[in-house]
Amino acid sequence: MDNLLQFEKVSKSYGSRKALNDVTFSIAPGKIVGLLGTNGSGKSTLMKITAGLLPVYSGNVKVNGHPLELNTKSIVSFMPDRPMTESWMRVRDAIDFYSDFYPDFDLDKSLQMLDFMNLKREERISSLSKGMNERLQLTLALSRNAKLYLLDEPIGGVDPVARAKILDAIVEFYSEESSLIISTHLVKDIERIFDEVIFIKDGELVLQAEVEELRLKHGKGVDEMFREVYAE
Ligand SMILES: Nc1ncnc2c1ncn2[C@@H]1O[C@H](COP(=O)(O)OP(=O)(O)OP(=O)(O)O)[C@@H](O)[C@H]1O
Repeated sequence: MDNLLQFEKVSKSYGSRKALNDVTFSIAPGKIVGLLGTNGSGKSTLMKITAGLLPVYSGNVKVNGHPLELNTKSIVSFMPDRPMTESWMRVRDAIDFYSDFYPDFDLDKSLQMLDFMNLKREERISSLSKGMNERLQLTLALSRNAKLYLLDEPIGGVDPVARAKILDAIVEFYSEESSLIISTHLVKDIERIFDEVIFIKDGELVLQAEVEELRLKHGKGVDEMFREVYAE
């Protein structure tokens, strides 16, 4: 089966600062992948390239077997690390906006998710806490019937109890033929849902492995491996 995402020798610089350097990896369908790295390691850059938001880079990126330029945006659903909604909106406006904008938006699923997340349709987005806002962004991203979901730091702003709830929502609401890439440095809280992990450090890919393989081959959990790779 074709890979859902393929990076081949991808590099990206912002001026003289290199954010990604010769990154090569691929992701098969049906995987939840942790994209792990410390601050500034290049996680968001990798996601933005995949989402088609950073058109200038070198190397090749294919989504579902097609070059990124061929309108692959329609099969990629991106939850950025900063909200894409406007502050004047109420929750229901954000849902309507996504529903109008994306033909693959599943309204029923979004209403179920709002319920699960304890979000009220009438609530103003400007009055949501950071954690509630993350719940809304996640609801919007996962309610699309996409093939590849990119969640950039989905649990950064929430307390540990809410984190567990959000992870449960991710597992419950994502469809198993698609793949999901989740960037985070909160490895311990989230590693239980990963099938695979990709470690990126200073813009370079240092490890891609199945979580099971880490345990069997190296006798290590993801968090332990993360601490070793990123020890300063
Ligand atoms: N718009 C930009 N202009 C200039 N430099 C940038 C820009 N965006 C990112 N960078 C730089 O590129 C590098 C990678 O940044 P990126 O945001 O991809 O990392 P990250 O792993 O997502 O970090 P974090 O976990 O802090 O969000 C960093 O050195 C960052 O300062």
